[in-house]
Amino acid sequence: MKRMGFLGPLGTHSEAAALYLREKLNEESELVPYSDIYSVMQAVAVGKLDSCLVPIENSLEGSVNITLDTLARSEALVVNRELIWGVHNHLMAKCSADEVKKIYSHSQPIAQCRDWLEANYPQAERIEAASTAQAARMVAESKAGEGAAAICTKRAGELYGLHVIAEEIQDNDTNCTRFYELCRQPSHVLPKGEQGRALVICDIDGSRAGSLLEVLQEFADRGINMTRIESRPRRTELGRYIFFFDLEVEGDNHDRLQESIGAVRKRSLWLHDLGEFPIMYALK
Ligand SMILES: O=C(O)C(=O)C[C@]1(C(=O)O)C=C[C@@H](O)C=C1
Repeated sequence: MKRMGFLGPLGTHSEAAALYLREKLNEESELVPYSDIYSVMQAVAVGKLDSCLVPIENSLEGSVNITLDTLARSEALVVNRELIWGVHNHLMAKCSADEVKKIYSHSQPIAQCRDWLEANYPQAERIEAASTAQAARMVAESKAGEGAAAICTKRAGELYGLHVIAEEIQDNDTNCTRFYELCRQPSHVLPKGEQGRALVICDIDGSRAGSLLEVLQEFADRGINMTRIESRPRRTELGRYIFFFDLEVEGDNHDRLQESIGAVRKRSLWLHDLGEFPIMYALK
């Protein structure tokens, strides 16, 4: 049976998204929890897992840096699918609403609920955990009188014996996170004409005026729509960056897209082509 990893423990947003994907694709895979995103991606890269589902970007808080940085350094990984997942955060605890003094969660949901927290619990200490389900576990294990609560999924609260203090506390109804299903070999080819996305990561010589413009021009000249550009430190010295380009796959642009990637490769010190992949939406 195929094995797909995700950021655990049970009850995370990542697990919910992985359960959805497994059901939607009607696949018989085993879902395997990992304690951090780096390890789950490495496990795929070295062949311990067939795939993993990891968050890449949230609509309110932006990039998940560990995913970007690990992708840039793992030549073995490609994107098999993208899943855009509606993220619903709830405040859950063992104590009552007026006893809450400490709020545990993953850094992303703490940021996704920033306005709500400021309006409702401005004095509460915010404590970061490795995931929302890990936060729920920590709250379950906290002592009575500590006033601990977690921002997490309903399932995490139920699994670890917490009750709901407030529902749907994200700062925006359209809160959603893009996940990548990563693997070593894509399980399918995006059929011609189907809409999707492509991802390339490259290192360009930024010391020369206009070098980024020249790269962007390769996409523009061939009518390739770039839907996102992101830079991350190259991790060698201050002021050196690598670039991530999300590119639209649509209609008949496959050949033009491949041509533009080839042209950008020539202008780059290195370029990783992470493939063309379909996008699935689950925005309930
Ligand atoms: O902590 C979790 O529940 C996760 O699955 C991680 C994570 C993230 O890293 O962004 C995934 C999706 C949501 O944006 C919130 C948290």
